[in-house]
Amino acid sequence: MDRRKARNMQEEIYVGSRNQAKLKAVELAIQELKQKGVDMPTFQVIGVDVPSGVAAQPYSDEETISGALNRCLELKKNYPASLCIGLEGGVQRNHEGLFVCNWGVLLDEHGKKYVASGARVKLPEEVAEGLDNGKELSEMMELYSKRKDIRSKEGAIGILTEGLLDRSTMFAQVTLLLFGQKLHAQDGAYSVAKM
Ligand SMILES: O=P(O)(O)OP(=O)(O)OP(=O)(O)OC[C@H]1O[C@@H](n2cnc3c(O)ncnc32)[C@H](O)[C@@H]1O
Ligand SMILES: [Mg+2]
Repeated sequence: MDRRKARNMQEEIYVGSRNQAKLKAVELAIQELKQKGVDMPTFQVIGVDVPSGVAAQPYSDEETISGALNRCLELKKNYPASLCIGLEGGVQRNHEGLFVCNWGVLLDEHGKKYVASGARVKLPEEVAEGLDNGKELSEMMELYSKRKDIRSKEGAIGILTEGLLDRSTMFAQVTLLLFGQKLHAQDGAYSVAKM
């Protein structure tokens, strides 16, 4: 691709979800890339419902990564020449307790794979107990916060940080990590004007 012409092009970027927090995240990341002077096409973000192929509530980093990757692979079946992003939320236990974890996978136009994770925060004991008893994080967080549909809004991370870092901002950071690695790989697709 002629680098000088990248910004004049229009391309689709497919996201394997119709969750508004995830779609907003990709939009936010694209805005930030533009602000940082990355010469790239004007992207239209398109959300498509695809199966994650893992449990509704992934319970480890591995399972959460697989969910993000499976979403991408499903998208690639229909849009092989486009950028495809899968974002997946889950939980992972460590010696401090049960933490919310989030992973993203980008399969680019050449099929090259990039993987990144998001910020983590410890879940309150009562929420962790519910998950251990088979409940979903979104369900437990709604009970905990007495708010509705937080998975499409601020997310668990937003509730637990009083909105200082919400689900869209966290997934936008994940998306920046994905694009940043693509830039670092210097595959010639985009260039950074100033840094
Ligand atoms: O429509 P999709 O894309 O599936 O969006 P989702 O909100 O269900 O999100 P995930 O499938 O990626 O997350 C897997 C599960 O983890 C939970 N989850 C993960 N992160 C969350 C968050 O920040 N807030 C609330 N629930 C979260 C939620 O219960 C999901 O069923
Ligand atoms: Mg889901």
